Amino acid sequence: MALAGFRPLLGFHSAASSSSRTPFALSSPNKCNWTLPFLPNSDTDRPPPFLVMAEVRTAAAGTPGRGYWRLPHVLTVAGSDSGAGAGIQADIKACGAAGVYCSSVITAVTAQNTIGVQRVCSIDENMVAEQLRSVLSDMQVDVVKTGMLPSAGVIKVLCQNIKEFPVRAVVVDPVMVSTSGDLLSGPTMLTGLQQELLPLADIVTPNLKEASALLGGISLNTIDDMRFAAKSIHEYGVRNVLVKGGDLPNSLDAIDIFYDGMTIELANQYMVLMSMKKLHTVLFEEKTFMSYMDHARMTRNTHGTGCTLASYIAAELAKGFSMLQAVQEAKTFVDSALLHSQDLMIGKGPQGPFHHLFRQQIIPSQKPRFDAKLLLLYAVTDSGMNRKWGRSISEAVEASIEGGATIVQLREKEAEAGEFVEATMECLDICRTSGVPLLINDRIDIALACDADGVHLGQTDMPAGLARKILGPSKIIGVSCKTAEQAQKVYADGADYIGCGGVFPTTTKQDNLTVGLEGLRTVCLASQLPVVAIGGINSGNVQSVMQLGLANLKGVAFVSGLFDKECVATEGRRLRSLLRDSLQAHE
Ligand SMILES: Cc1ncc(COP(=O)(O)OP(=O)(O)O)c(N)n1
Ligand SMILES: Cc1ncsc1CCOP(=O)(O)O
Ligand SMILES: [Mg+2]
Repeated sequence: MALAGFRPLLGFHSAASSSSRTPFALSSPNKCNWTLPFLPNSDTDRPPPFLVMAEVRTAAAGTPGRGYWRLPHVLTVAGSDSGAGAGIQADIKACGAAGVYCSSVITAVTAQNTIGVQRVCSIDENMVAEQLRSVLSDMQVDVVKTGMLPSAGVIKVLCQNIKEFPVRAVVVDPVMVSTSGDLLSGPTMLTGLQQELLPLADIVTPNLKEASALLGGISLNTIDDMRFAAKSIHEYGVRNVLVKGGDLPNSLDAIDIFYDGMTIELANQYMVLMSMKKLHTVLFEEKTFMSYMDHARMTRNTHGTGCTLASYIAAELAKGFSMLQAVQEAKTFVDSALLHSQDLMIGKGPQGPFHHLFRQQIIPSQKPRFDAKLLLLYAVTDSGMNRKWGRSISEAVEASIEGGATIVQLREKEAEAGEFVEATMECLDICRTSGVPLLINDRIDIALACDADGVHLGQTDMPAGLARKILGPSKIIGVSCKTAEQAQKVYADGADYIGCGGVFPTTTKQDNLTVGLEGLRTVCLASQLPVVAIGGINSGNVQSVMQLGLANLKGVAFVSGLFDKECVATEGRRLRSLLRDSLQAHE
């Protein structure tokens, strides 16, 4: 069958590939053979997600130098949960947390909350079919993830569309009973699931009740029962089975059994991932069972854990990771989300939701508001001027603080890393004693290594968003901006302030474009961040800058105006006085 719509992603190959390290080879029109030729025994096997996404960049025809790019894409086929703790809402949030695009086909609408499910309204199978065709025929879907499928008819149209529009993987979360115990799907769905959908699936993730239902209602009360269930469900033709033991009787730990039918030879090399990355080797019996011991989170906020585990697995598969890696990452994500949300209070009932986007969350109390007053007298060092006046960088910094500098930046373009670290450590001692923040120009590595108070970045340096991820919420990040667009971008990226210049011509920074007072005004009016002016500013013209009366112009950065002077402290006091007078004139 022609693989209409199959697209090698991230350099992966179709069935023809001979590469032994290809995480999968397409063996039949709608399934991916998830063989694991290389064992995920170290992070080096996992390309970082941003690299994974970057690799999907493809040059747009006729647009040299620019390229369109696409995100790994999961399509969730599930029900809507009005409380947003589970269902397509959870799927979309989980994929967002994984950095993956998520489209949705709604199979049912439920009225539910933290107390339970009050009403279910199934969507007609023809409407489900229309939604499936709309997405699968137009948008490049990598992985389909299924949740609530309320009828055999819905399963039928789903299988038809998966066959017509092949994807890289199918993840089935056999939603029949919600964690609150409410029945979500009719019994007729069971046959369709067992005989039509599971043979197309790459993994199925039943909880104990669902595993029991899939096996005709047998009772499952022990880990051995779970092993038996995993192996039995595997015989329906699904490639991998993850039986979730969150509600295993008399068990303090949530144990999941992952079964992939792997031969014993490879299996012995597998490690078992314990939650929070503790690794243990376990004895393997005649087939491969991997137990994921996971500390039971003493929390009410477990609604949606099943959906989320499955959709996070789908997201990781869409990024190109192996099945085992995807399962491990999903386990870790859910574990971390539950930990983060254990005291979250949403709703009055016993089944609360958890916070899927906890990683993006910078709780206001965590991220200190940047005090813009720090920008008033901004000292930026220059090794050439230090040499000219025969002073060390620490002497220059000490003198600038004595002269009233409110913030200091080490701008050492020629310094080798070793001498830069040494200078930074010396200056940090001085700055910490005086309570003056010390920022590092360009070099995030130096700032991180020395625990400096932040960095100042240029437009060609690391993007502020990435710097924020590396430095965390408490460090100060400033960015050079010459235009309104740049100012708006860095605000979105989470910067704390903007350096705008050169306001006047300067010889300190080579080939610098002068923006003038008007350019400074433009950036200040566009910026939602506080701004510090820089470039050719000194005691002779500082007041002309501050008298622009721009509300978010909070100070001036000086290099030669402060450091190309015989006495830095004296010059600093002069500049500080002029700045204060200017600000008072506008208060
Ligand atoms: C406060 C402040 N503003 C601008 C700069 C310019 O930094 P520099 O690294 O010299 O140039 P860009 O790389 O930012 O263009 C600064 N150092 N401080
Ligand atoms: C770093 C920088 N960014 C824009 S102009 C400039 C140099 C500022 O030096 P000076 O204050 O001596 O003009
Ligand atoms: Mg720079």
